[in-house]
Amino acid sequence: MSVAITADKVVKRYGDLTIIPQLSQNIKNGEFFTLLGPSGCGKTTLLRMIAGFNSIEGGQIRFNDQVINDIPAHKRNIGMVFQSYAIFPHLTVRENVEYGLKLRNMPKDEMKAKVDKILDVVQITEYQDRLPERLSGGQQQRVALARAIVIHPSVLLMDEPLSNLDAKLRVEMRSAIREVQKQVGITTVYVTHDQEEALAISDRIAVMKKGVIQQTASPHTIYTRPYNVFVATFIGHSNLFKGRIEESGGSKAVVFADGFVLPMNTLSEEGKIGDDVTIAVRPEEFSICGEGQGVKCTIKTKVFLGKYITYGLEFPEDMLVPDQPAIEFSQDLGHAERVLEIGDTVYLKPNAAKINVFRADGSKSLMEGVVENE
Ligand SMILES: Nc1ncnc2c1ncn2[C@@H]1O[C@H](COP(=O)(O)OP(=O)(O)OP(=O)(O)O)[C@@H](O)[C@H]1O
Repeated sequence: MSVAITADKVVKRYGDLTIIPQLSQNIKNGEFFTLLGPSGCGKTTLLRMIAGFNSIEGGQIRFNDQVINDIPAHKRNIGMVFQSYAIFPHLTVRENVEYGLKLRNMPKDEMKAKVDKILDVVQITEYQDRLPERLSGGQQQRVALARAIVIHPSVLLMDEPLSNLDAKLRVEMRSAIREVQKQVGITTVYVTHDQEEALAISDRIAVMKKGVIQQTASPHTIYTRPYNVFVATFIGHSNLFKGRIEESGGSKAVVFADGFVLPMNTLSEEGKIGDDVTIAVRPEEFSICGEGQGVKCTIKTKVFLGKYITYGLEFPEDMLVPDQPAIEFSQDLGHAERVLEIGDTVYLKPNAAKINVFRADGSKSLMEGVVENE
């Protein structure tokens, strides 16, 4: 039976090195939960602690109400899928999937029924008598998935399972994984550094940096209401501007450095008039406007991406938060009235309803209702 997972003030150290200082997170029963973050941030380490392959130096991990810190990996009833398929090359697809059930001495009839069902769920029935060497990468990963879930684990743990596949197959397989997970209804913890994959597949995402969870929320919230500037820039692109909260017409507004004002009625109590802030604008949230209605900038680069064109912009330097990649504006070709050229001067206006405002140091959102862990 599937379980809820609780990490309660969990600590991971290797000798003097602290990898996870103190991490608390709940994962709901049946949820598809993704750990996302840059290389080395501790995603795999946390997953391996849940699996029982890594020791825990402080705090507790619980499955429902049971503390599992000292329960060995093989007694945690976990299914795992890794980047390498880890299937037996000398066994057929069917024998690979049967393997875990044979170890449990399951009666033949029951085993046949279970394997038939799982092969069907992951759509590899027609390959059941083949050896793995005659399967594509995606098919091999389906075998690994079938083998992991046929034992009815309490938790399914997946560590970058798609990173060996080519781009098109990755997209196909992530839908397949999501479908299977929904059908089986098993609590799943998924590790990836691919933000698009995380957005596409998850119920909730935890964005990690240096062993610390920066925000836990639905993919939509993570993208539209990031908790801090790290999340805003790690998930998709965000352009960062210096700004200040001011009063305009009796309510709060944010002002770009050159005096351009955006009315804002969605700032939290914490944002006070006069405060310096950081403003984040997604490339797709600018629109072209008339002179004096937006910020004047020059098109420096242009990249055609099919549905979108992405331009690199030159803005007045004093408006920008330092040390950020190029300022971008992307135009949806389905809606663009006019395509711009390198050297053009345009006036751009951010969509006030879609921008995000942070403390000046970027550490916390000043938007109403944005929480660290939802
Ligand atoms: N056995 C170990 N001894 C010492 N340090 C380790 C050990 N295993 C991992 N680390 C360190 O712990 C940190 C987190 O590693 P981890 O593999 O969890 O990162 P990750 O977020 O999964 O990264 P990636 O996406 O590159 O796999 C890294 O700095 C790594 O060097």
